[in-house]
Formats: sequence, structure tokens, C-alpha cells
Amino acid sequence: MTDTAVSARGLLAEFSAAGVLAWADVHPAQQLTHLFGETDERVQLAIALTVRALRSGSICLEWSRIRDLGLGEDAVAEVPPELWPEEAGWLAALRASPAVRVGDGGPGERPLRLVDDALYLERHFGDQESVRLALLTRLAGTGDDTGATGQDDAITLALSHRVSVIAGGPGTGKTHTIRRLIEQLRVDEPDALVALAAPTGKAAARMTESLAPSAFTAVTLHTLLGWRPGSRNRFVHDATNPLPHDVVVVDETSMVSMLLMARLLAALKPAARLVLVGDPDQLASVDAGSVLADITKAPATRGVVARLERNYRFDGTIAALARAIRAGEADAALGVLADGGEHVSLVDGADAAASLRERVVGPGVRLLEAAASGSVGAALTALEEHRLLCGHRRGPFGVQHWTRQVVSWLAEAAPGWAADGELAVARPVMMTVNAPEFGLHNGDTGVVIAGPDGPRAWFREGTTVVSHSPFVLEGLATLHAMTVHKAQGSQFGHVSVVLPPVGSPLLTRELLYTAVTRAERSVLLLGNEDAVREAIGHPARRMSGLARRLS
Ligand SMILES: Nc1ncnc2c1ncn2[C@@H]1O[C@H](COP(=O)(O)OP(=O)(O)OP(=O)(O)O)[C@@H](O)[C@H]1O
Repeated sequence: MTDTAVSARGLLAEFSAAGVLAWADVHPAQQLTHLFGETDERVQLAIALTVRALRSGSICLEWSRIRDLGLGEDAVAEVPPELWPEEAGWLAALRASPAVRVGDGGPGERPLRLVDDALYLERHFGDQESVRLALLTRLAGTGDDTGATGQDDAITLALSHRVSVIAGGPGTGKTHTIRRLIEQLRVDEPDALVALAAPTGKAAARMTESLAPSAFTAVTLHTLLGWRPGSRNRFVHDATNPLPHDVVVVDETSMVSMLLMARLLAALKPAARLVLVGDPDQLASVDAGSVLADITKAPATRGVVARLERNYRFDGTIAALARAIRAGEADAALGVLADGGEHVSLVDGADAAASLRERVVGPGVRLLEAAASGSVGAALTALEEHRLLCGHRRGPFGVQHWTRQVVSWLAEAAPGWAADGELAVARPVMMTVNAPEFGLHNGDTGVVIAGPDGPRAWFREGTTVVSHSPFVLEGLATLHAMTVHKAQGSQFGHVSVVLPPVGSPLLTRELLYTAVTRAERSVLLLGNEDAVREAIGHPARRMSGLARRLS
């Protein structure tokens, strides 16, 4: 019996037993209802489900979608239909609850809020309202423009509006457009103060790199806003102490949470222009929200969204596959996979393992040879040649399992491959935490190579390479496979993807799209047609009221 089952009673216990709720959902629900004198267990359940939805990235719990609430990676279970409370009565209980504020008027003193048949924790409704109202203010006077689809128009839009969006898949020239935007600003408004920012350190580093040799340095949003150590949500810059910048460009905006977007918007001076750049079809932020996707599809923003469509980088078949996935066309995607030739393929069963082995062993042996001869550049190039991605971390479809598999293939194929020892030479590594003191970011990858004074972990930094003793790098982990989430924002020559199994809550359209678009030259999907169909048929659709209310 789990902790949850011991302490929860009634509906909470039943939903916990079914694997939908965890202690982290049940506990706050019990506390809040106790605090506000609420005894109706349907209200308790609604709160626990809202916290559950929040844990999987939703800002609110939409009543119409309550039954397809995403289940956790480890909790594949279903609630017997008869356990769900009758809906009209359930909503009525919430409306009558002393813990729930009904409607969208001013800040509430109650911890929950029911608006448009969606239940929010008050704090998250507050963040969403901050984003919505700040955007509406910035959109005032935009008129009925129809947006844009080309790079030139995107620049014009960005320069002439207080908020705009440049949306596009990989290779559609988003970075190229940012560069041109900055160049134009330099000419037209040489005194304008411009900030470039991204949600993660890695994305900021990549932005700086891709804008070189311009003198611009991108920073993380936390750095831009002036993060206060020990506080997640309070920054030096806010409405009372706004940022001095005239133009703020944010890259990889799909990874920005609702909370951070609220703080950013609050910290802009009124006349500043905010340019949000990113791919709204990719996986969303780790923290709750789907802000870029919401903003891009909201009726009120139509006039300020530039959707870049033309692909300047991809081989035709990868682009065609990505397009079909994005459009939700499973037949078209399977068609591309069926005759994709060497660039895209779908394999299952024993063939899958054999195909993957082939893709892993070549670059693995090249990595080993380069590392053994001390060729840092060649070793790092071999590392980027191919990347194995998994949806899951654990279990037979997860990173851990496949890492062991790859290690054993490499050991068979190359007797010199030292699978033993934590810091074996040629060991591919990844940082799993940020280490600003070393200039390294969570997700940075490198290779361990023997040096005269012991092993060194080598990483690329822009156009050069840097090394550190692996013994001083906390959070350095072996890398033979990584999650699709971790790979967001990176690209590799060849990509192989272990699809989550049919029925997995991680098998979504965004996961498949993000995985496929990491590849520059070829992508191999390991799984079957059903998994591809299911992924494409399941857009992650985080619950959020922003798009609906932004009109
Ligand atoms: N208008 C253009 N004319 C010629 N080449 C272009 C144009 N726009 C982009 N490119 C080229 O296409 C490639 C992809 O562009 P870019 O890196 O800007 O795309 P992106 O959308 O930022 O991709 P990612 O999301 O992967 O960073 C680059 O090599 C870039 O130089």
C-alpha cells in the first residue's frame, strides 16, 4: 500500500489507487479544503486533479477534457468510469465552495478560481491574466492585419509593433531573420538598446554563437530579469524597475513557461518592442504553460504573427515528414516513411535493433579512434554525427535501457571501447546541471580524452573547444542516449528515435515532431505504424485558458 492510499479516503483514495493521483496532488488538496472548511470530497478531487494537471504542464483543468487528463510516465492506469462524479453536480459543488472564486473579476482571496468551466489555482490564473492583459495592452491599435509569412515581412512586423511573433520550424530562417532585424536596428535606430534572451543557458549560448560575429551576447531570461538567488519568482526588474531595453528578442520561446512570460512582460517598459521567436509545434516548457502555442493561435494576435514556412536547411523528405506530423496527417507521414529511402525510415522488432546497431557503431568507433589519438575536434564531430533519442527515461523504451544496449554493442564492435570505469577515455558525456562557473549548461555534451595530467572532458564552445577535469564537474553523466525533451534546441546529423509504446502518455505529436526535426540528414524511427499513428493523433494540448481568453 502506498503512502497516498494510507492517508487519503474516498474519492482521493480511489483515484490514487487507480494511479491518476500521487501524494503530491492529494496532499495540497487535503490541506486547502481543510483550511477553507470545505468537506465535499468532489471539491477535494477537483483540486487534486488540478494539481495533477499542473504537474504535467497545464495551467488549468478544463472540464470538457477532464477524462483525458495526461497520466504520469509511471502510472499507466484508468479510472473506472463509474468513479467519476456526475459533472453538473460536481461543478455546482465547486461553484458553492468556500475555497473557490467564480468568474474572472480582480484578485481573489480564495485559493481556487473557476472561469469558463476551467479550474485554476489562483496563482496560475494570476500569471495567465498578467500575460493576457499585458499582451492586450501591447496589441492595442494593431488593427485587422493578417500577419505575415516571409522573412522581410516578419522584420517589418517586429519593428513596428510592441509585441510580435516570429514562428517557424527548424531551418526556416528564424536566426537569420533575428540577425537581419538587429542589423536593421543598428542602421535605423543606432541608439536603441537591444536585448537578446533565451529560456535556457544552452539556448542562449547557441543564440550567441549563431549570431557571431556580431557583438551581441544572448543571456538567459533569468539573467536579463535579474534573478535573485533563493527566489524562483522574484526578479530585480519588474513593473517598478523596468528593463532599460527598447527591443527584447526572445529565442526558443516554446520553452518559456507562463510564469516567466508574466514576469518578462511585467518588466518591459511600455514603449519596448518584444519579439518572440520560436517553433510553436515543439514540446512546450518544462514548467506549466504552452505560451508560444497559445499566443500564436489566439484570435487577438493574428496581425502580429509571422509564420515562416519556407525551409532553407532540410532535405526534402525530413521536411515533408515534419510537415505531415505537424498537420496531423498520419497517412501522409506513413507514406513518407514508407518511401523515404535513406533519409527517413520506420523499423520495428529485430530489424530495429540491427538498424540501430549499425547507426551507433560507426560513429562510436570513430569517436573511440579520435579520442584514442587525442583528436579533440574529430571526437566531438563524431559525437554529433548521430544521436539516439528516447521518449522515456526508464523502462524498456527508455534512455537507461538503451544506454546499456549501446554500451554492449560498442564493447562488442570495438575491443578498445572501455565500457568500464567512470571516466574511461572516449566516454561521451553530458552535463545534467548548469555550471556557470565553468561556462557549461545543462544539456551540453562532450567527450573525455586522456591528457598528460589525467582525463579531460572536452566541450565545444562556439568555434573553439574547452576542457575541464571531469573530476570537478558535478552532474557529468554518460551519454549514449538522451530524452527528446533534452534534445530540444539541438540538431544532429543522424537521429534515431525509440518511440514510446502505444498507450504511453508521452506518445504525442509534439514529441514526434520535436524528435524528427532534430535531424539534419536522416532519421530512423524505432517503433511500429500504430505508434506513429497514435503520436500524430495525440497533440499534447496542455490545458490553458490563454488562447481562448486572448480575443
Ligand atoms: N533568406 C535566406 N536566404 C538564404 N539562406 C537562408 C535564408 N534564411 C535562412 N537561410 C539559411 O538557412 C539555414 C537555416 O536558417 P536559420 O538557422 O536561421 O534557421 P532557424 O529557423 O533559426 O533554425 P533553427 O530553429 O534550427 O535554429 C541557415 O544556413 C541560413 O543561413
